[in-house]
Amino acid sequence: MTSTGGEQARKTAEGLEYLSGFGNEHSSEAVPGALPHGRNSPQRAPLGLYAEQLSGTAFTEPRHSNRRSWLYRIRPSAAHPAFTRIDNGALRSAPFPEGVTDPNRLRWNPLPEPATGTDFLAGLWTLGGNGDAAQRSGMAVHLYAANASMTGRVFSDSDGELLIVPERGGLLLRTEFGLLRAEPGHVALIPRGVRFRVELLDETARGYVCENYGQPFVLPELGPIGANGLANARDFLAPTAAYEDVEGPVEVVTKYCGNLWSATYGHSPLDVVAWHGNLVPYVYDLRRFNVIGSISYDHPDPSIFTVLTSPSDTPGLAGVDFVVFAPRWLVGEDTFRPPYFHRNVMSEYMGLIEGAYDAKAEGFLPGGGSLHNMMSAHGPDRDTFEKASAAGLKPQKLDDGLAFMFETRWPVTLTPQAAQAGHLQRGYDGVWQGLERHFRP
Ligand SMILES: O=C(O)Cc1cc(O)ccc1O
Ligand SMILES: [Fe+2]
Repeated sequence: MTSTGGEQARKTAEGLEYLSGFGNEHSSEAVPGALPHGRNSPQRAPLGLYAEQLSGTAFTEPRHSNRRSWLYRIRPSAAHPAFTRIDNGALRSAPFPEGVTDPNRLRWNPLPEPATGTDFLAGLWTLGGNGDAAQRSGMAVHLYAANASMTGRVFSDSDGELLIVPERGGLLLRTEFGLLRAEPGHVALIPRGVRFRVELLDETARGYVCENYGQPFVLPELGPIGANGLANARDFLAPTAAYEDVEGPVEVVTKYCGNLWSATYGHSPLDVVAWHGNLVPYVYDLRRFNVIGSISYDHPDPSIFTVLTSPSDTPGLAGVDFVVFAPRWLVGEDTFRPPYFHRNVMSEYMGLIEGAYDAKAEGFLPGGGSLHNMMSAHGPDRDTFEKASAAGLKPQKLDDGLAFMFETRWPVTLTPQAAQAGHLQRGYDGVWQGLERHFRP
């Protein structure tokens, strides 16, 4: 296997080989000689392969944001039978005609255990979202709970890229570009339209998915931070080419403008022998995040914790940001150190990968989530407020939790299943009860 990327291909302890670098022009071939040289589309592609381009941005988008890859495969993707509609299960898409856009602060416990034999695709459950999948704007928040590997079928999402955030159980993602391994604490990204199969590395798997209908995620600008910091580009790992040469029925399910469609191919579409380009799936270990914070006073806005951002047409305004609250030191002097009380024009969905979150003493559980929609007043719960207002301000290491946020430009409309869920916590408002007046003029 030969591959080139921003750095030498890296082999992991599990034997997977990765290419490092965010947005790089990578190339990889599973069989030597499978990649054409000097051109993308020779008269006859090497080794009898078919050449095919996958475009993630319009042909004409600026170079810095243009994303496409060339795939060299056993059969062209075009050779497939008709798709027909199948049941959407618990998967929903924006806009949500039956949805509820709720001004209340809301919090959910983890998803209930799924029925035996539930794979990643069947285990997807939509909480809500915004925008419009067919307009390529907005996002959806999904959770998943699975206890079986996908067998005999692959999935692709034509509606957006999928940022997968495992909370419990490792995932092996077999994609058209090769294999990725995502454990709790990692995130994996599958670009729009890329076919993949999810195999479980443990008995069960649970986590979160941000489906980004909008512009592909990029690294945020660093501004005065300088040339390094936050998520470093070299820590984003793309797969090396690996293909399945499988003849026989394989179900290909695609999510298309909000609905699931299925076609049974006579071969595996994970048949890409070589590829090159800058539109690739990738994994990133959140523990590699270089956390920047205040070393004087005050609690900075959480935008300093942005891992990835999906820009909108308005500079500085994200369709959705993916933000991580990673272990870090708190040293602020004369400072209320946990997240402050606030109301935000952006809408905040938060999840917890492990441990606890510093604004919530209790009730925000790994695998659970909270939604603080546009302008809803939130912040530290009563216990957190009282403790942090009285705490000695020695340097303090926050190292018992990994939380994240999908912060999005529009309110998140809930699906009826989320608004009525048995695992929706009743009485979440109570965490802010008893914040008594202390005003003494
Ligand atoms: O609401 C939250 O917990 C997320 C959040 C964290 C923070 O450090 C500052 C603002 C904010 O919205
Ligand atoms: Fe907030």
